[in-house]
Amino acid sequence: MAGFDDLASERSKAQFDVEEMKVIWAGSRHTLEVSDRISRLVANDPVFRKDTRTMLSRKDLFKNTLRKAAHAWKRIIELRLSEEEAAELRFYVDEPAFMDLHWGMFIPTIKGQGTEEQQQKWLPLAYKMKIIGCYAQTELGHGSNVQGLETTATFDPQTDEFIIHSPTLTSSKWWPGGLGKVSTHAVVYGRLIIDSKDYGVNGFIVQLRSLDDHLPLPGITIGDIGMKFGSGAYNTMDNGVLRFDHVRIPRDQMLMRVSQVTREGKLVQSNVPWQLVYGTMVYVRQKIVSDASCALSRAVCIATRYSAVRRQFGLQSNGIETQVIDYKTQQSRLFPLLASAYAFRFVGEWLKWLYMDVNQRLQASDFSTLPEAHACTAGLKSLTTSATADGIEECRKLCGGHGYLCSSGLPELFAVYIPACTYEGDNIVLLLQVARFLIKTVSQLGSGKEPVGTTVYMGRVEQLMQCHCAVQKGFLELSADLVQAAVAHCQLIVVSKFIEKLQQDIPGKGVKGQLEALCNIYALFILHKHLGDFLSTGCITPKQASLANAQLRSLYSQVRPNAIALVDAFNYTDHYLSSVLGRYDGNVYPKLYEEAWKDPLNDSVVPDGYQEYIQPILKQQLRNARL
Ligand SMILES: CCCCCCCC/C=C\CCCCCCCC(=O)SCCNC(=O)CCNC(=O)[C@H](O)C(C)(C)COP(=O)(O)OP(=O)(O)OC[C@H]1O[C@@H](n2cnc3c(N)ncnc32)[C@H](O)[C@@H]1OP(=O)(O)O
Ligand SMILES: Cc1cc2nc3c(=O)[nH]c(=O)nc-3n(C[C@H](O)[C@H](O)[C@H](O)COP(=O)(O)OP(=O)(O)OC[C@H]3O[C@@H](n4cnc5c(N)ncnc54)[C@H](O)[C@@H]3O)c2cc1C
Repeated sequence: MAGFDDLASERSKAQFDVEEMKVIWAGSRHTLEVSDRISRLVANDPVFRKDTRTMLSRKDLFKNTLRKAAHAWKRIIELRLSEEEAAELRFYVDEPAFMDLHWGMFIPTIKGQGTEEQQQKWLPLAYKMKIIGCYAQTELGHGSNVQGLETTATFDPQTDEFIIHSPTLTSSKWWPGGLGKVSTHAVVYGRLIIDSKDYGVNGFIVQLRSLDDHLPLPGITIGDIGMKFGSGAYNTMDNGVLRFDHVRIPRDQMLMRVSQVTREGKLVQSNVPWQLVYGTMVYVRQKIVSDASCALSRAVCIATRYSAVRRQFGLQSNGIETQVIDYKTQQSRLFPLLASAYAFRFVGEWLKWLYMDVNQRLQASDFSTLPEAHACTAGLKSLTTSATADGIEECRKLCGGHGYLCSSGLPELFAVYIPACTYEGDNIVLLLQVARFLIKTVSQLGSGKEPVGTTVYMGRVEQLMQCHCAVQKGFLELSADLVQAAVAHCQLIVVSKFIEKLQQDIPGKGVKGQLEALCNIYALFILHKHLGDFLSTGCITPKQASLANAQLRSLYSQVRPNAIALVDAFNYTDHYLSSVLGRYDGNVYPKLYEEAWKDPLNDSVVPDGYQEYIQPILKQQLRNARL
């Protein structure tokens, strides 16, 4: 049978120690052990099946998500899973749900923006899931422009409360995940108004639904915002709409780590920068970068395995056709994506470190690295999600027609992934933030301030000073070019972090060699993609450009025999991949054939509607009627 033999023989060709590569990919032996154990636990539990997801109606789909979430929580309690294991379990359940926002945004917001007292009050409730929370920032009228939010939180000194209100239609909260049908509480972002004075946007903990019967509390209107792109996919999430009609909350439910409102209605600023109100976004952007490598590697794993099973044209002497992975065009599309998956993995690891570092500094009242952390998380979130969304679509094309079937796993992966280019900050808006940070850094060069961290190279580039003068004349006018500069800066970070990774001690036969090849592919592919810019700015000569392309071709040949092993190193279960094309055993055709018959359309041989709509055509009744 084609698939079985093909993948087995591919695996025997690998020139490196796959088990050691699994450790590198996972980050450590410990994380590999945890993710391996938990992914199998999920795969073997029938409640977590997801093969019918794309065929369910919205209501059934959503109820099934609730069932899975409840089961996941039950297993977490029964097995006494650690926080790390519980997060892995939710990850491998692989279904966007209210839990993501509760654990991923609501809790981190209280941790990051609540005072000690507020944390002591709310976190135990949230950790035990006695309350379920979401992150309600975006409104119908404003998402990117956070300072433009219209929801108001007006202090009432008589009662020591805030009055939360939605003054206009456009001030309706719109999009928050988990809000539509599940959350009992939300962190709501609104304008703090004291004595008619507007003090800008702050976060407030607001109870939305009764803990007894789940009905919205008085003054609160709440619902789901409707179907989203694709079948299955992100429709498991209850993105919601929320309106307030003068809803009162106690004063101590304003998150007060950044600024406090006293009983007398005085605003007191603490010593932390006001931007910490945006802190959750920095945290989640960092998470999204790590997640990008998961989504991209998943698509690449499917496309690579299938490319070794699929054969077209070119009869060889033994009468077998050529594996499509042997075509140079296929390699030149697939291998840069494989390299990108590894590159994003390592830059994600670094970003996690950077985030931890900035947090430790914040505890010690050192706020100096916050702008860089903001620029890095914003820029890398933008770069990696855009490349991953495009990469998943490319993987679908790399799988030909079968890639378009839901059973390939790729359509749903694409549909579920693409909003990452928008949520947690539109990718262009975020790149403009990076551009602003770069311009600011350049403007300080003249004053003798040494650039540090990811901008250290700027001190070595003389032309930047002139570039600064040009930009001073019109940031907005030049913004399309500045976005390109921001991308280039972020690409430099990705490449540098890959190179730094290679400087670490990397055990295992041949592992380092493979990573070097992938790193070179990533860097040269980026150079190839932006060849025009590199040539027009005189950074490289035409001769160097053609050498780079030749080198790239030779690297593809180097990776070719290792391609299957390099995707095996992701250690994904068939359950997680949920793709007939990406099966570990390569048994593609019989399973595709089998899968087709499971479609509800095949429940009956003659379809519903035959008598009403097909038979009249065939019997020419319709035509006669019209003539
Ligand atoms: C939850 C999951 C967790 C697990 C994850 C697992 C993996 C993921 C998988 C699946 C989960 C998916 C779940 C989906 C979740 C989606 C959730 C949401 O979408 S929540 C909404 C997000 N909303 C935005 O992101 C708005 C974007 N807009 C903004 O961030 C800002 O408003 C921005 C940056 C555009 C502001 O622009 P300005 O120009 O108006 O600036 P000004 O607000 O006045 O700020 C000025 C100063 O503050 C700095 N600044 C801005 N943002 C900062 C920040 N975040 N940190 C530090 N400084 C910041 C700036 O650099 C600037 O500094 P200087 O004055 O130049 O020194
Ligand atoms: C699936 C999903 C889940 C979400 N979950 C949540 C959630 O849990 N909580 C929450 O609060 N929000 C959530 N959001 C909202 C999300 O964060 C916003 O949609 C996002 O921040 C983008 O804002 P916007 O929709 O206002 O886009 P807009 O800003 O209206 O973008 C429209 C276009 O305008 C461009 N643009 C905007 N401003 C500028 C500018 N200054 N310069 C140049 N171009 C500009 C953009 O590039 C884009 O092309 C979610 C969104 C999605 C899709």
